[in-house]
Amino acid sequence: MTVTAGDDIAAKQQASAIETTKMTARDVSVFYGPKQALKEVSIDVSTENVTAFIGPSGCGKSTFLRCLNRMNDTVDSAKVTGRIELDQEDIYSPKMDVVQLRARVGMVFQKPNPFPKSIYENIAYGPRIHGLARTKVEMDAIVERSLRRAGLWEEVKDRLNDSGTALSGGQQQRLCIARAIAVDPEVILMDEPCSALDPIATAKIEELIDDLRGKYAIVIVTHNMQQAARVSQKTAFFHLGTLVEYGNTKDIFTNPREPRTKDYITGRYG
Ligand SMILES: Nc1ncnc2c1ncn2[C@@H]1O[C@H](COP(=O)(O)OP(=O)(O)OP(=O)(O)O)[C@@H](O)[C@H]1O
Repeated sequence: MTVTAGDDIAAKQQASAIETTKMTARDVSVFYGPKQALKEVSIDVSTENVTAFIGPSGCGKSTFLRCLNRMNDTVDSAKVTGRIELDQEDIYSPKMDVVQLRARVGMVFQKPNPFPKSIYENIAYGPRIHGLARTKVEMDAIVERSLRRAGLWEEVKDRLNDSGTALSGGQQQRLCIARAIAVDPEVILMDEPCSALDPIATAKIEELIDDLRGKYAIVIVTHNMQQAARVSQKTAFFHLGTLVEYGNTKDIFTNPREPRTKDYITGRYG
């Protein structure tokens, strides 16, 4: 199936001509034990454009996403080679503080995973660890600002002491996005953030991604090609561990250069 985009989507797909490169990956390979899962991937990610990673199951999208904030460090068998920079700084350098890196490059997972704490504490936890608020008034301001940015404030402002886990799935996912925002990240990585959500909650997250564009560099892994077409301006198509094609979303979906991309977006495999 070829994605037929309406005017609104077409406008959203328009990639910004001005791009501030936030992250750069060069020749990144990942091995799980002897098995190579990712082969020499090079890509630039900017703040102005949302970047979508698409491709069939097992092609390495999540593996690559997790390289961008060193989440693969938590997998014993994983070995990453190549170079990844955040603002021209090597994130795999021994000098890099990984806790700090993961605040600068936040992550939102497939399944909403709020802490079993109050809504307020879900947001305040990170800023407290990172020493971002000196007073309760400052912390209250961070909590409100983060929830507002994540489009959740109006729904929860009167019940900040309720448990985060008592919210609906879609609200929980926006809470997780607010939690990432609270520590003032530069990049937000989203690994299939809507796959556990219904269409209405999904639409809200997609609107939110559009609102956040330009404030943070956003990278989203999605199985859903219509979603990639709706939310992103840049799309990277992965297949069998290689980055087959990377370009403007509009071009990838309407005029792909590579036959494998065309086969995938027209539903011939995957
Ligand atoms: N922890 C791990 N240990 C060993 N192999 C792994 C591990 N994680 C992923 N892999 C393998 O690496 C390859 C890429 O997996 P990855 O999860 O990155 O793909 P994906 O494109 O995100 O897939 P999906 O869309 O199904 O989530 C697959 O062959 C997978 O089995």
